[in-house]
Amino acid sequence: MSKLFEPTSVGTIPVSNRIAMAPLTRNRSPGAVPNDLNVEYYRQRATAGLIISEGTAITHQAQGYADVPGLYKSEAIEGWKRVTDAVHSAGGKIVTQLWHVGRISHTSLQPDNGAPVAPSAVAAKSKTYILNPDGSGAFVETSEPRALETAELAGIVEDYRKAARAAIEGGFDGVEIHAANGYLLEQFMRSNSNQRTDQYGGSIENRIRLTLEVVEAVTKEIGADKTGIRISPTTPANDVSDPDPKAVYTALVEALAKFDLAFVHVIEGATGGPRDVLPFDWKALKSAYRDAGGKGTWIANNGYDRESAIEAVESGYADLVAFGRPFIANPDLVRRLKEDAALNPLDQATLYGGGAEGYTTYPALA
Ligand SMILES: C=C(C(=O)O)c1ccccc1
Repeated sequence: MSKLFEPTSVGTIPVSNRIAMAPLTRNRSPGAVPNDLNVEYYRQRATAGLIISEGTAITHQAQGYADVPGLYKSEAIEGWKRVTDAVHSAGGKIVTQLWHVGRISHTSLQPDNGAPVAPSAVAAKSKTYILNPDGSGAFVETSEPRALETAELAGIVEDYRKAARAAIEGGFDGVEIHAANGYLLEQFMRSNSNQRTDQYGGSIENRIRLTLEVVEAVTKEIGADKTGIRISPTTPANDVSDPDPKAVYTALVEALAKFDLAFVHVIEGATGGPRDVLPFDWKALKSAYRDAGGKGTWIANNGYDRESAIEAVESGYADLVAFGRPFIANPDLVRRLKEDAALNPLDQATLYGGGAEGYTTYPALA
């Protein structure tokens, strides 16, 4: 049996195999509170070595899409407790992804219908998912953001710390800091979205500063052994770009190395898209992390299939491989990969919003 199916540990989290379920936004938690349908969805997928939950808003300001869950209401923590209990009872392990969308939001989703916040008042050429008055969902242009004042940033870091504490109270085995896909932390790291002139803008050291302050606060609050991070060096998602991703992300992983993180989760290429969107040496990035003393589990993601996942793990490059969309359509993906069984086709129409259809209705193997 391939090493892909052997147990290991991610930080201090023991996992039964090297297959992670990538975070997947599904827009099925009205009021930002996890519900019974969410409990069933995650329970069905508990055979993943590690479930990384969908992005979970750390505050109301951090919310960028309709009906995504949060960690900022007590009823949400109660809802997550039912999710994590169900996953643990089924033998699984689950961490949650701490998410602040920054400018990828809409005034209708923001406190007091205000402008979304960002490193700079630079609008993203992107869309987000909101609810129409009749309750139907719609993808609309993201709203023009306002630049965060320097004095506000300590409060944002505190929001991540509080959310990490809430995640542990909600029964999660740990957290993944969302520093990928063109959301707040990546907006600070990329030079096309960050045009600040304070200590959080300009140099690479300044642009990765907020991410490192969040990592520091979260690891101090819940322990580095329960803390991971997701990064996406070459993704064009949500209109982020940078002329030198190698320099930015080498500096980032070398700085992350000193935190003894549980894991580093890397989206290789365009999120859910072509791996070769930009030339990038993924093995060199991991080597830079390890050479700087980084011991965290290396989770590789984006476009892997059974064969390439086995190769990535057996070659020693990846410690785990994360699958996204295959887990949507295949609650028993691990078994199907083990048995090299056919995968269910994905229904694009039910990815975002709605109810059980295309969420908990995908069949497992008999
Ligand atoms: C949290 C997301 C990400 O990380 O890309 C997301 C959000 C909306 C739709 C798909 C994905």
